[in-house]
Amino acid sequence: MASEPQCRPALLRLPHATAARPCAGPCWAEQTAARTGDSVIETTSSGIDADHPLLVWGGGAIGGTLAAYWARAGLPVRIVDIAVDHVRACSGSGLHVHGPVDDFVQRVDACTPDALRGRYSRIVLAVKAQATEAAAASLEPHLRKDGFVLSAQNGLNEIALSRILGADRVMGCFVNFGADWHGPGDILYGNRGAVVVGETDGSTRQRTRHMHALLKLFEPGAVLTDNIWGYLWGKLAYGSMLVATALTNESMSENFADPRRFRVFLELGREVMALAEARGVTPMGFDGFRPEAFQAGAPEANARAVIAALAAFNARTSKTHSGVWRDLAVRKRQTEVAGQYGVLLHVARDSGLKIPTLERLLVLIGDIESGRRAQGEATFEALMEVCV
Ligand SMILES: NC(=O)C1=CN([C@@H]2O[C@H](COP(=O)(O)OP(=O)(O)OC[C@H]3O[C@@H](n4cnc5c(N)ncnc54)[C@H](OP(=O)(O)O)[C@@H]3O)[C@@H](O)[C@H]2O)C=CC1
Ligand SMILES: CC(C)(CO)C(=O)C(=O)O
Repeated sequence: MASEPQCRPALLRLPHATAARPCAGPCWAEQTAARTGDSVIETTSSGIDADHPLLVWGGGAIGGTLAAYWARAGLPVRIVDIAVDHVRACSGSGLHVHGPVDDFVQRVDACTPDALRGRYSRIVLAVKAQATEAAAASLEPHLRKDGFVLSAQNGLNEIALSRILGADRVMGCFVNFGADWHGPGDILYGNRGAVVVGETDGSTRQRTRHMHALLKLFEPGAVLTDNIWGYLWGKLAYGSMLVATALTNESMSENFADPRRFRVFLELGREVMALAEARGVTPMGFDGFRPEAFQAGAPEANARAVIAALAAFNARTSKTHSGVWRDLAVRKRQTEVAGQYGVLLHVARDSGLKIPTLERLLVLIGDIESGRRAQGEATFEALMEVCV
């Protein structure tokens, strides 16, 4: 399957130790297999030290939810996070994962990066895109030579990770479940969503099947793919629309259901799809999003049907707003938009494609971040202006 070529020069220009836990009874790999129906995963010859903790680097909305499920399943897992009060809560009173999908409190071993000792074979990275490079630099001394980092993030972070860690130590992953960090030890798991894992070179190895089995403990429908770049680009297209919804204070679903806003979503989808095509990537669909509806020549009616499906999908979540909206409106901090989408400006320049809607969107988000504009109807209208 076609894969996003890694480390293309143009893209590269862009920018306390735990004692190994003895297996009590059947080792967890066997327990995993029993739960998921997969055959037992050989761990010894694959370089995976399965009794050594699985690290989750960045234990917020996404990492915290995954870590809580894995810890509840009995896996040795440790969160590494810079938020000291969150680390204290996770390893103390526990991590409360709640919402329409589940409600439980799970104690998860946790520490800050400076307190971590030892080297690990499996690290799940779930920091925001702009923290990827700093996190990669601080986790590298803790990653075994034959270990790997799985990026459970939005964006094409696998490119930067491959440059820093070496392509062979990076595994791709795409997540579309919805979660919000509400406070130390407090995570809303708003809705189930697609979870996909795959090697960046399209191969399937023992370690890929291993991580797929682990992800199925969290999301039974988790998919193993030979086209992880296709999913990541699909999410970039859908994600650009989610970023646009963050210009207003309406929910994601209300935004998608508003017919006046359709053209913005249409143009964003088309621009990102054109970039994906220029990169030779075949984008993949998920959770109501169908990338082909935004490809050149596709009838507008198909895109309207997709936007309606996205309105319906997002009407069912208790995470009503995107993570970008939350960073702007609630957490009052920089978003990951530049970190996630900056790379697309370079792809557009390289391929001579025009992406006016996406460019204006990035400017408007920057304006909100710097206080020059407020979230609201008027800011969305400033985006609509380029879509006439
Ligand atoms: N939330 C969601 O529903 C979805 C999110 N995603 C993607 O998942 C990724 C993670 O997002 P999300 O979980 O929402 O983010 P959160 O902010 O909730 O969690 C990230 C955590 O990582 C911590 N962190 C930041 N820098 C470092 C570092 N260098 N080392 C260790 N920990 C660090 C953060 O601390 P602090 O807050 O103090 O910076 C925070 O606790 C993003 O790429 C996002 O786009 C994808 C699909 C859905
Ligand atoms: C909304 C969501 C969960 C995708 O469904 C997301 O990726 C985000 O918050 O940016």
